[in-house]
Amino acid sequence: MSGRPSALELPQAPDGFRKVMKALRARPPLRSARLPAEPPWRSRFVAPLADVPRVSLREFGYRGGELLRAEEHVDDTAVAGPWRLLTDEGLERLTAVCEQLEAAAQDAGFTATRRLRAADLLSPFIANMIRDREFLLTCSRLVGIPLIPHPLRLPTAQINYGEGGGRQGGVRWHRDGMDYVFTIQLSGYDDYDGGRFTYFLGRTDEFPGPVPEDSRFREADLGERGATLFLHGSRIFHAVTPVTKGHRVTLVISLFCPYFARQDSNTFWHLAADDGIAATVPCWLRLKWPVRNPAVDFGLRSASPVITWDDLR
Ligand SMILES: O=C(O)CCC(=O)C(=O)O
Ligand SMILES: [Fe+2]
Repeated sequence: MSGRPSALELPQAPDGFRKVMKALRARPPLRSARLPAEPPWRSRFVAPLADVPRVSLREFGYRGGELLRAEEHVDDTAVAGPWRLLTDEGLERLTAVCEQLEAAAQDAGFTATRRLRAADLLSPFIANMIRDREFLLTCSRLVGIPLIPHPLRLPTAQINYGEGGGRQGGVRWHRDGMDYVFTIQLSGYDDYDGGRFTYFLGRTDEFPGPVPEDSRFREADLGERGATLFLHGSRIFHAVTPVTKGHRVTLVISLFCPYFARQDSNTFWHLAADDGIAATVPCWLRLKWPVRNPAVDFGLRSASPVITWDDLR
């Protein structure tokens, strides 16, 4: 082994009762930081979708009966990418926006990063980007299912800031509460050392913990600024190795399939551990309250354009 910190040395994120204790202490995301002006978002910042490497949930060991289905559609994408979601111009603007937002970032317990939750509540650029029809269609077509911003809203756009020297900037082994997670790299390997995104190529119930013997650990190739990775976050254990030098910035966007709303993987306590109980209750109702037409009703609840199965054709 080299002297470089390995993801296998990272502990696992807290669970169960420790989450409830965290929920009692957690604070809601910031709403009112005064921030400098931003450039406007434009639909042309979405790059055309080309061929993107893809690994299926079956290759991770999930059985056909465990995959979500609607009519002829199957939710089978585990990992897709890396690919470029934004054009150079879009990436440059988004990077500038996220640099500015760092002033509002807060320490995060379970990750070792500083982070900004609900970045779209502070940034019109990010709010418009994640609700742009071109953006959502591109993400939806990549994964093969209709996707809109998550109706829980608070966890839908999060910026992670990792720094070398003192602050570790790594992320412990965890799986996300979210099912459809897109991570955009706003810095690259030229900007920092460490900070390697690592995942376990296997079922979550086979995750062996951070043990060095297992050959199923994989490092994602995210060295290029703008590289974007899709991960079925709730079904894949992943971690980020500590940043030892420089500055690492990622934007993590969590989308939602209105047709699979009843199978959403979030739990109340996972969310409350991040944002506190009071802020989580209205989010939870938006997710769990019954709907008649999933695409239309969740579109309204997420303040999103409506994306249907027909839009994927
Ligand atoms: O910063 C990253 O690359 C991803 C961090 C992560 O897994 C998370 O925020 O859930
Ligand atoms: Fe994650």
